Amino acid sequence: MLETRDLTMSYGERTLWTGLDLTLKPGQLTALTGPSGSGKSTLLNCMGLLEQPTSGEIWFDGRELTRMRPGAVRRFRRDHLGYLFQNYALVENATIAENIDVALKVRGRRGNAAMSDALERVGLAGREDDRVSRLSGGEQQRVALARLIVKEPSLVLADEPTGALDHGNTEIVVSLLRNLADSGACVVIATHDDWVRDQCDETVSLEARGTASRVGVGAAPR
Ligand SMILES: Nc1ncnc2c1ncn2[C@@H]1O[C@H](COP(=O)(O)OP(=O)(O)OP(=O)(O)O)[C@@H](O)[C@H]1O
Repeated sequence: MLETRDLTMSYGERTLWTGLDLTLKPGQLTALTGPSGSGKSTLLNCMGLLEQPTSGEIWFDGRELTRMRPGAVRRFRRDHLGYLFQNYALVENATIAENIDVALKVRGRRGNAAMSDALERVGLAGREDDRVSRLSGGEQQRVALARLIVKEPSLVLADEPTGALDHGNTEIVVSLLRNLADSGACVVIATHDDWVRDQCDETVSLEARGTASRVGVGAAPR
């Protein structure tokens, strides 16, 4: 479970959000919405320990992330965190296998079985030796998801993961994120896409005035 307690973020005079008290449960997809510039990416970056909030606390599974020392931060990110970006964040001149191997090594896992299983789950079975630079956007995002599947993160932070995709690929990505949640991960998706939002169990909406509202449990057809 991820909790934020009285979380505030300001850059100089400008407050992005203030007094955020959120509880995000494992097994759930949470949509993070709000106008451009409302601080969705910044909130994900705080949850992922890439940025420090101005004040307040972030807790994950009984540990206060905001108080961790640098070594513990590195271990938390290595062992528990999965990030998914709009631009896929893959090594483009490497193969699919080489990209996924990074996550396998991090988990201390070896073997082709985990990799081929993950590739099968994302619909890229047998494509290990394909170069990432030759793949379509949807295929690249599925490689990024295969990398998450082998990493088995307990916290998945997705920043506009479908922003560059057509609807078919958007559906595939959301369904794979749903699978990660079903395996027990806490999944947060920053999105401008109403369809993606409606697939989530809950929506947290950041307002331009620096507050957040929970828009309740979404329709979430499964
Ligand atoms: N390091 C920084 N220093 C100063 N201002 C920053 C910094 N990082 C982000 N900002 C500002 O904070 C605001 C929120 O940015 P953020 O990217 O989190 O918004 P967002 O809701 O994700 O936007 P979008 O929907 O357009 O991606 C923006 O106005 C941005 O310019």
